[in-house]
Amino acid sequence: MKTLNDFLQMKKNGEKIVMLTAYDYPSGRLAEESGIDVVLVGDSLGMVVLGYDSTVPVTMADMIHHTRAARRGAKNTFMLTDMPYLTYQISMAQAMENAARLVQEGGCEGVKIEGGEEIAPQVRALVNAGIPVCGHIGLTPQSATSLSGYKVQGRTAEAARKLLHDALALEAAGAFMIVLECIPAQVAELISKRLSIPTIGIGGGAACDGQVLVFHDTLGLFERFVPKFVKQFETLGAKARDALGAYAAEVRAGAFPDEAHSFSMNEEQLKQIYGDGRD
Ligand SMILES: Nc1nc(=O)c2c([nH]1)NC[C@@H]1CN(c3ccc(C(=O)N[C@@H](CCC(=O)O)C(=O)O)cc3)CN21
Ligand SMILES: CC(C)C(=O)C(=O)O
Ligand SMILES: [Mg+2]
Repeated sequence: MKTLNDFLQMKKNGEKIVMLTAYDYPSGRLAEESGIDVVLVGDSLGMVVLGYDSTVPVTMADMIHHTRAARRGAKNTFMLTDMPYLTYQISMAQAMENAARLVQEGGCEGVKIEGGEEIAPQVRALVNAGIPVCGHIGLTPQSATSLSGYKVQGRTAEAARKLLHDALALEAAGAFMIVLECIPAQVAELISKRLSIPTIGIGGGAACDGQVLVFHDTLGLFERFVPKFVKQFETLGAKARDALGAYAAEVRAGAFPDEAHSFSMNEEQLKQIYGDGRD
């Protein structure tokens, strides 16, 4: 398992950090077997696994449940879990209690929280308590309503300066990594150069110190919408539909199950059931 020091060192060496979301045993296992550096149990699970229209309905219970499942599949990969909507803003005590539950009951190494300077006190408190914290700025889906939707952020000089200011505040508060979501590549590059801690882009261009994508997006398993920053490395949704269609057709045609997928008993035993006459 990689350590916080490894991530710092990777940035210094120009070695990219690969993060992928995972939400359960099979996705956690596939991520670990593929050599992913960091597994993120993202609150995107609300949309790609639970079918909600946003990440707002996701609860602490959901995040703990899915972190435990992903952990069983990825025992040796550094794991971060998203703190869900409004579970860290209300008070320092609330942030501490909830982060502790994710680490202790979920079994992750650290937590990710959305926001800039305004949540720096929470970041500092968690880090002081020994919980590694990853920041997340730019498009912060938990506040999509306030941002008027899932839109690119930091396109004006003023907004870009604010992003840099927030990133520096999170670094100063002790964050070990920051996700930059949906911001111009030039802004992500500037931020990445000004920070000592690694930046992880999702719609942040190639100059970030690492990248993150949603598991279901990389494999083409989420088909409701495809953001511009997503590259589908496979089209498993289409392949799954074909396979399940073939299953249904074979059952209906009586072609499945065949002998190779059935069990039998010997003639001797069979006679004792039917007696003489078999109909
Ligand atoms: N499947 C999935 N992938 C994600 O990356 C993701 C989720 N779900 N759910 C939680 C958030 C929501 N995210 C999103 C969702 C939509 C866009 C999107 O459609 N963006 C427009 C940008 C429009 C603009 O301002 O120009 C796009 O065309 O990419 C972006 C991020 C990222 N996260
Ligand atoms: C897209 C990543 C960064 C995330 O926050 C999530 O999966 O919830
Ligand atoms: Mg998230």
